[in-house]
Amino acid sequence: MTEITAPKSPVTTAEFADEIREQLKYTQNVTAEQATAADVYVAASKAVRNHLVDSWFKTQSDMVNGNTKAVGYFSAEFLMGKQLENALLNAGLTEQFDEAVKELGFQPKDIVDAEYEPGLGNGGLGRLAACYIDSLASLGVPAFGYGIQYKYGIFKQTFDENGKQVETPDYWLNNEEPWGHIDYNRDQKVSFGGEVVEENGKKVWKPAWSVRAVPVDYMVPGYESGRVNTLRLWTAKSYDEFDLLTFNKSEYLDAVKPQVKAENISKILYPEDSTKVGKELRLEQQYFFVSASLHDAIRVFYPGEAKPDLTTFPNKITFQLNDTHPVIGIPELMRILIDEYDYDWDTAWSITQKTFNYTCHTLLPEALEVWPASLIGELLPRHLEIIKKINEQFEDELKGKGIDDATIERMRIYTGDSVRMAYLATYGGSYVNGVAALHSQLLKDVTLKDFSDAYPDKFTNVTNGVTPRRFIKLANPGLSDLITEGLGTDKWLSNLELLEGLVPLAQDDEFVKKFAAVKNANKHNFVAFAKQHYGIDVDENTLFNTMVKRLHEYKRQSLKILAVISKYAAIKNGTVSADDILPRTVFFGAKAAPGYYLAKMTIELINNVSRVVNNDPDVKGKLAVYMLPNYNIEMAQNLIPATELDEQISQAGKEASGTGNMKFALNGALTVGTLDGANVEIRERVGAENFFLFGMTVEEVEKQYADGYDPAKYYEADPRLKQAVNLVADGTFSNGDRNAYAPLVADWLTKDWFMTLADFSAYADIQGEIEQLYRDPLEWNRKALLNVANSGFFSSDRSIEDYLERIWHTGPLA
Ligand SMILES: [N-]=[N+]=N[C@]1([C@H](N)O)O[C@H](CO)[C@@H](O)[C@H](O)[C@H]1O
Repeated sequence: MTEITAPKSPVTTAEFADEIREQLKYTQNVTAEQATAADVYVAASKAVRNHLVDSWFKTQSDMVNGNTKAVGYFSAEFLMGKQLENALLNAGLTEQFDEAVKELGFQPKDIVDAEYEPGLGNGGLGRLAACYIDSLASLGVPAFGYGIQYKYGIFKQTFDENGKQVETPDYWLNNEEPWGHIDYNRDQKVSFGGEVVEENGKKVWKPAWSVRAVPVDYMVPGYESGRVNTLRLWTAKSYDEFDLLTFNKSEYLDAVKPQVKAENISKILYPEDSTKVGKELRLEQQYFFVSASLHDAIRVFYPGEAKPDLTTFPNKITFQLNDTHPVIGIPELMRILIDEYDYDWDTAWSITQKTFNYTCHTLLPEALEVWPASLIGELLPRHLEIIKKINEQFEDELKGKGIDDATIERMRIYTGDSVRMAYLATYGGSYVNGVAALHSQLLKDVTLKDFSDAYPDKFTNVTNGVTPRRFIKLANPGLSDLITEGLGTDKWLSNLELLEGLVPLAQDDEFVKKFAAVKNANKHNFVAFAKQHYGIDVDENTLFNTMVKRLHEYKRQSLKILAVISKYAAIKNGTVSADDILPRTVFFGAKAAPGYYLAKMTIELINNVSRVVNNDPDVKGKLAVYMLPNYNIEMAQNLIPATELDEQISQAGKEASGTGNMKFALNGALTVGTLDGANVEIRERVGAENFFLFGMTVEEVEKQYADGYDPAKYYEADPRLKQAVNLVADGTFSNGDRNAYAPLVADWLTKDWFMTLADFSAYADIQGEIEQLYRDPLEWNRKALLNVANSGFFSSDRSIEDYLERIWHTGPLA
């Protein structure tokens, strides 16, 4: 007898259908007969929300009135994905919804598809924040997600006729957005600029201008916990948005200048991933949401108190800084405590250090934010003063520890002309963690070595995770049902390590065949999805091989496309016999930051290789390549369950963790990858025999750098590589234009900083091993099932439990 513990609301289908009709009537003002799918989507969303309000209120009051320390997750990005299906699952209303909308004359899929996916993030960091607030609510831990409601999220990506990326604004708020509740009565004032003056011996900041931070609240329902947390995203508004006097002088544009200046702050998400943005508006965004959120937290936890005892603040809530983007929060809390609540420096510092913790998400020096002191001084003059004083205190502390001047010089937070935010976060908080075991070790051994030597107890690791609710249950219902059948319970959805119970079933050929059938059904579904969304005809009788992630040189999409070109050439000139060709379809999905020249050229190359290969009758049915436009959460939820082979081929020591790798393993794809980021832990847990490993280790990479890396040597050494690079250079993929990719080829042969050429031979060699196994579907699927069975560790619930134990020292509400 299979145990089903999934939440199921007592509401009947008929009652839920009536609730939708009521919403259609009173909020959409249409009859059920007139209603469109978009109307029913909004009505159903509001009906679900209404079922969550009581738990939301209860969670808030238990949080404020109880003794359970809450968690505040500060993040400039929350890549939430579509909300309706997730809310239905956690509210236990999925079946009622499916039946109710059919009763209203619609297909559930059409209503779900009517939702516009919010894209308030760039990639892994933003999606991790979304998975983490889902797990916090599902574990019953009181928490706030704090961020920005950008009017425009990550750009929409299309390709022009030459395969170049074209970016267009993301108008996600153009239609009614039923999930966010805008709360004008709980706004906060955020100020900028001006000067600092002495008044009665006290420092007083006289800002030059202010904006109104208005919260837009999103419910974050937990799975099975009965708890509903809050995601509070701030939108910027102007206090005096319209200058009537100027308007009356027919200076219409000037009349709205104040409004534009203010609203600009939450206008758009900066589209850079793993690269710092040095723009003033970016710093304004960071200070805007952090200042509003800290004042909001004091309002929430000390309701109505004019002079609250803020020495208890760190017991009320602990804040996680999601990368360096919210680190200005450290001098901001100091300013609030000293200037607004008259605490002395030492008390303020003690409170601040206990309140914050910092997660570093990168190893790339260019991604660590360093703000010009002049910019902070101009925009936030009081904060620069406080940062200088924090740095003085810090240097004194280091001297007290007997640390030498040269080291202190290297560790300076304030260097005279710049402020190093990662150093401020490390000194200003209680804990620092990396996002995978290898990453956290490299932080201690390299990136933050001086700090780890001085403050070893601050450094810890919390390996990333993903929520199984969205990335297995919603994305892969076929696999979910099979897992529940195999385990005899659906409890794995809130305790993912129960997947280990599938290990014995990997030796049961019948069960493995059922697993294979699920994968084939998902491939069939994706063929239909691809036809509907991209107009392409994918051959489902091929190996589905996927590489989806942001376009960045360290992730090495270049290695993948060179291997594809090599394969194409081998088929074309008969180097590989027809029988030896294993039909493969390669799917790419990747957005490049608009200003990232070589990344955009790589996208153009991939699109043109796709054009040539897919229109070449000599390779039809043997090799196909697609760059699917506008990679987003929806595409991930459809492509990951259909994928058989996932690419995690970054240069060792560059990908902090990766989280796509976890989603693919949990959905029964095998991984070809390097010993980088969380790949290391995935391989350890699924078994080396169930993972295709290739390439240099971190140590071998470091040796290459030390010895002086010459990419041309590898170009000359491997004829497969030489041929592939030459085909890129000779115009084969650019209608004969030999200059089209010249900058890319030149970079490969003269610089190749992330050593694509050095790892090419190993990568090309392992393809044979992959194809040999794929010719034995039972063995392939047995290994794929063992990936699922042994990947329960990569649940974001486990990550949150690690944060609770190692960093936050709190837990679920009673
Ligand atoms: N920024 N940032 N960092 C990243 C990703 N690009 O968003 O954070 C992700 C979440 O921690 C990591 O998985 C990934 O390796 C890392 O590069």
